Amino acid sequence: MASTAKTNGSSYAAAEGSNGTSHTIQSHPRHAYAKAILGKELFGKIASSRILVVGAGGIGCELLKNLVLVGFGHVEVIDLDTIDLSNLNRQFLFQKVHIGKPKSLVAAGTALQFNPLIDIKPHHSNVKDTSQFGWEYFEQFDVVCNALDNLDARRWVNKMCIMTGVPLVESGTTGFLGQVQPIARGTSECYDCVTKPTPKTYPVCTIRSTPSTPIHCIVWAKTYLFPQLFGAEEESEDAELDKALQDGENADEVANLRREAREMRALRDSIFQTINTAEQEEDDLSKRVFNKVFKADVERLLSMEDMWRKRTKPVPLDFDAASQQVINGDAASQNGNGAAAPPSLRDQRVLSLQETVGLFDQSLNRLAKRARDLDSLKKESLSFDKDDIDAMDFVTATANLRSRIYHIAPQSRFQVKEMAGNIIPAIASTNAIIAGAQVLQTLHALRRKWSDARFVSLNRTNASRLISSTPLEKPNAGCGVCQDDYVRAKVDIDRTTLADVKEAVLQSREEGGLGFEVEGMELYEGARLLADEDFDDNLPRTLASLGITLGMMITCADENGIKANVNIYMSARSSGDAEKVDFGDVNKLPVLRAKPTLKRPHPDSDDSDDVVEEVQAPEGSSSAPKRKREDEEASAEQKKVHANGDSNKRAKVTPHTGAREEEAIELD
Ligand SMILES: Nc1ncnc2c1ncn2[C@@H]1O[C@H](COP(=O)(O)OP(=O)(O)OP(=O)(O)O)[C@@H](O)[C@H]1O
Ligand SMILES: [Zn+2]
Repeated sequence: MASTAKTNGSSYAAAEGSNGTSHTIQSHPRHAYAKAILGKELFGKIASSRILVVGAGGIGCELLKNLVLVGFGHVEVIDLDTIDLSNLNRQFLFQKVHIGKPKSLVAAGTALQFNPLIDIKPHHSNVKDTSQFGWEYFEQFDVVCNALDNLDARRWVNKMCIMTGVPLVESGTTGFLGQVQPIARGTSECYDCVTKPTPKTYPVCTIRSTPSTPIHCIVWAKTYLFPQLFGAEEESEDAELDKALQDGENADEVANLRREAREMRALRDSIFQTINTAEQEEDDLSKRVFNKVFKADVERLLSMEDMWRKRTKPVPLDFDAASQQVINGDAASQNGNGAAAPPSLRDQRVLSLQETVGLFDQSLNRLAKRARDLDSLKKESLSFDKDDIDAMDFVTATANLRSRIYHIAPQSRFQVKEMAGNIIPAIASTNAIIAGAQVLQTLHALRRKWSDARFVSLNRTNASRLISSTPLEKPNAGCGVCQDDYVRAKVDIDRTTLADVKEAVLQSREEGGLGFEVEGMELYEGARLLADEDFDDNLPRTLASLGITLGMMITCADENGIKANVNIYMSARSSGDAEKVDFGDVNKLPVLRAKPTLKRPHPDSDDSDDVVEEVQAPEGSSSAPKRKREDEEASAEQKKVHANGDSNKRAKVTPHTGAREEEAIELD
């Protein structure tokens, strides 16, 4: 390997062929076949192209390997994660010695060994970090390839690509299924044009009071008990219980759950108290938590007799009894079929009750210590992660204890991990096929040959046709991402005021403005209203004082729904610049569009609080639906961002960051 740059962001590059002679990608004999197959012109494009790969996991490793072997000259790869043992069965750029190291750096280093002629630059970071990966960063690429595993990051990259006009080749696999979707702004559907399936949810009372399957107990352990004991303080469940009441769930049960939650908060507080080791030994935290959660709470539920008329009653457990006694001959370790299992398959056998209590005791104390340490260092609190051994031990133990109480078959740690992590086994060959198809689509994207580009799907469960491909669909006129317009403005967030922005937006193109000529203009940051015709309190304030930083966007919406939304991306302006808001060469700004007549929720919106309304627009127009200003009169005050800096930003809705936590069974 000719270069061994090791720091984040530095290039791994080599200009020397493996035989020591100087070669370029174009001239090196190793690329003779690729050149012959692809043709001189396309191969030349490939060699000089700049490709961004987001994600260096299952698909990402395959993709990087393919890209460097084909001869893509400049590749950057972003991944926020480090290598885990469980990645090694399919992420072939990694070996055991790499465990714990950043995926991006190792992937880049290994890929370079396959082709030392290319230039490959790794970033061990989150792609959502706009200070590194903003508009200017994205626009330097010819094509972006996604190899991600979550909706949130996929939607983020989609938006960055739509904003900057850089083609995106999206990909995903789940078990034997996979797909590749080329995305070209204005020509094809974007990732957000089609609403993605929402994750499976369970009624609160099933999870909290009347579980009947292992998954109910696992969801309870992972999403309720774990965050209640170790999570961030604000993770309050009041809102969830309010919603359960609204959804018509049993009022007595909900009141009971509220009482339990108060007690749980007291327990949680005691975990976070700083205590010395001697006190810790005295304090029987495990027993206190156990007897509240598995005894007192269950006894209280039992007292609600109506609940158990048609259900088998749960049987409370007692810490001392469960940890010391062999209940019903339960001490024997068993695998799922009841036969003794070899000790090496620890994860695959169902633990006895005694063992489960032991696992509960150890994992609880380990997590309590970690939670306390994080708290004292003012660091982020614990959150469930299937690859965190303590968290998985805790969820396995508590889910199985609950299962025993409710006469549900306990599960092995392996099975719990599968369910808790929403894991559909990742299959190396599926990733390989999809990464191959992704490179082919990248070639079309590179040439901007959208008529040749295809949406590719792989379905290995259907034997008649494994791979099918269809021409790209047209953009959805109701999409709230690709039907908006995007412009970049250079501002000084500490000096530029909201009034400056408003003025520049309204100003004509001849005067250097955006020319967003509308009668009633609304300015938003995400779903937060910053100003409209009746509300101008924020106009004199600087962008910084309104909480707007570089990399964020201000959305200009037309109150009358004639024009499509325009999102203004905040970019840094040098201090010497005269303009307060500089749109650059206004002749290069997009022609602002009109709105569509469609009724469709903004994909970023939370159904409960971000509403859309039907808007009439001139024929042939297309744009995103307008965000409705709730009840204009009644909530006008609430919507305003007050001078003291408080904002009423509606919870969970941050359309321009795409930052909405979702839990779903997602594509790999
Ligand atoms: N916001 C993000 N920024 C950068 N990289 C991301 C982001 N979100 C996800 N990734 C990366 O995308 C990759 C997806 O790969 P993959 O689906 O194989 O997941 P994995 O974490 O390696 O495997 P598994 O989830 O099965 O353990 C991961 O390496 C992950 O770190
Ligand atoms: Zn779209």
